[in-house]
Amino acid sequence: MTNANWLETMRTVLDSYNDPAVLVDADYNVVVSNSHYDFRFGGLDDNRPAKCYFLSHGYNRPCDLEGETCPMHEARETGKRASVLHIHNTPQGKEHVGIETIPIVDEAQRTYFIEVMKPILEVSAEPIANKMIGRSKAFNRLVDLIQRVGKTNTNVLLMGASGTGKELAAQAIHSVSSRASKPFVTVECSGLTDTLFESELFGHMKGAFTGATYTRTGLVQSAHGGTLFLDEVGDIPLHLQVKLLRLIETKTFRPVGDSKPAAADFRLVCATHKDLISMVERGEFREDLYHRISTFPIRLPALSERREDLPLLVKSILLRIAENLPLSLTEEALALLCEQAFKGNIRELKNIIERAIVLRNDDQIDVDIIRQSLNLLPVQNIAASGEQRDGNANGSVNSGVDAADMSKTSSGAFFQHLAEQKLTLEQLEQAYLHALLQTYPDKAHVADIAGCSLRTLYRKLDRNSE
Ligand SMILES: Nc1ncnc2c1ncn2[C@@H]1O[C@H](COP(=O)(O)OP(=O)(O)OP(=O)(O)O)[C@@H](O)[C@H]1O
Repeated sequence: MTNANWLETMRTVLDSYNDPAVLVDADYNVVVSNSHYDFRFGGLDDNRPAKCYFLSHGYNRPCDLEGETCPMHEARETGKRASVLHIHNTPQGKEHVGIETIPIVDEAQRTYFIEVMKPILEVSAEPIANKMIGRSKAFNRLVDLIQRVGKTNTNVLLMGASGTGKELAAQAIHSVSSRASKPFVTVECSGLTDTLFESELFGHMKGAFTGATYTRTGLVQSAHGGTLFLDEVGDIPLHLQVKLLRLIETKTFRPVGDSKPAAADFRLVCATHKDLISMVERGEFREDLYHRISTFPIRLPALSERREDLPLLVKSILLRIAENLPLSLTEEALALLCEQAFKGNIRELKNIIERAIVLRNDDQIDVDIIRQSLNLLPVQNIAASGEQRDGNANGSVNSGVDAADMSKTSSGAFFQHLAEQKLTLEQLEQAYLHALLQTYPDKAHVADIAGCSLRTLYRKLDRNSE
C-alpha cells in the first residue's frame, strides 16, 4: 500500500470516531482529519500542512515547550495511549477539550498519532452565565480530575474553603457520569438533628411518629439511580455518622416506621470545608467513615490560587446577574479586585460584583464603585455606627469609605437611616433577609447573596419565628 493509500484508509478509520479526530505525523503536522473535525474547525489546507500546536493553540512550538503537557510526547515515550486536558482555540472561542492520543505506525514503520478531541461541555473557558468557569492551570487540573472520576462510580470527597465551587464541582461530576439523566440530590448536612437526619434521608411512613400525617420519600430514595451529594459532611454529629456508614456499606436503608429495609442505588459525592483528617485525629469524625467517603479526594483551588481566572469570572458573574445589561469593569477596577485576598472565594467575588451593580452610576463600573463595594460590609459599618453611638469606637472596622463618602451615595444615606433607627444587628439581619426574600423568590439564591448556606438561612428565618 502506498503512503497515500494508507492515509486514505486512515481517513476512514478517523471517520469511525464520533468526535473530531486527526492524524498527526512525528513532526507535529496534521495530515488527515475526519468529517467531525472538518465540520467543527474547518477542513485542512492540503497545500499547507499545519502544525497541531499552531492549529489548536496558536503556538509556534510544541505544547511542552509552552509549559503544557504534550500528549504526543507522552505517547511517543511510552508507546501507549495518553490523555490530557487542553484548552483549544475553536471558531466558538476557547474550549476545554479532552485529548486522547494513540500511537500508530504505517507500513514503513513510521510513527503517527491519532488524536481524538472530546469537547468538555460541563465547564467553560469563555464567559457564560451558568457553568463552572476557568482557564487557569489549577482550574484545568480540577476539570481533568472531574472528567476522569466522573465516568466511574467511585466515591468522591470534595475539599475546599467556602465558596470555592464544591457544589458546582459535584454537579459537574454528576453530569459527566452515566447517571446524568437521573436525579442529583443534595443533602445539606449542617444542622441535621437526630430526627431530621433519619426522616430527611430515609423518609418516614405515615403514622411513624406524632405529626407524620403522610408517608414521605427520603432523599436517598429520591436519588435512586443518580447522585447523592452530602454537603458539609464534616458537620454530621459523631453519633449520627454510624448511620451514614451503615447506609454506605450496606446500600440499604429503612424508612422511619417501616419494618422492611429498601435498596439504595446512588453514587456518593461528599463535600467539606473542614480538615477531616484532623477531626479523625481528635476523635470527632469516624475513621472508617472517612475512608469510605474519601476514596477519591479532590481539593478545590482557592480563588487566590487561580487569580488569572478573575477577569473571566467577573465577566461571567456580570452575565449571570444582569444578563441584559452591557456591564463591564474598567481596567483600574479590575486591578483593584485582583489585589483582594478573597477569603470567601468566588462567592465573595460574586457578592462584591452584585454590590457594584447596585451602586454603579452607568454601565462601566469604575474603581470607586469597586472600592465602595469592597468596603460596604453592612454589618461592620452598622456595627461601627452602633459602637460610636455607645461611645465605644475602638472596634476594628473596615473604614475605607468614611461617613462623608457614604452619605454621597444612596446606600450611604440608607445606612445612615438604619443607624438612626437603632436596630440591633439581629433585627438588621432579619430585615435584610426578608428584603432579599421579597426581591428574589428563590431561597437558594438568597442564601447565596447573603453568603450563607441554605440551611443556615432556614435556621436564621426559623429563629425569628420562634
Ligand atoms: N468555577 C466557577 N465558575 C463560576 N462560578 C462559580 C465557580 N465556582 C463557584 N462559582 C459560584 O460561586 C458560588 C459558590 O459556589 P458553591 O456553592 O459551589 O461553593 P461551595 O464551595 O459549595 O461553598 P460552601 O462550602 O460555602 O457551600 C456559587 O454562586 C457558584 O455558582
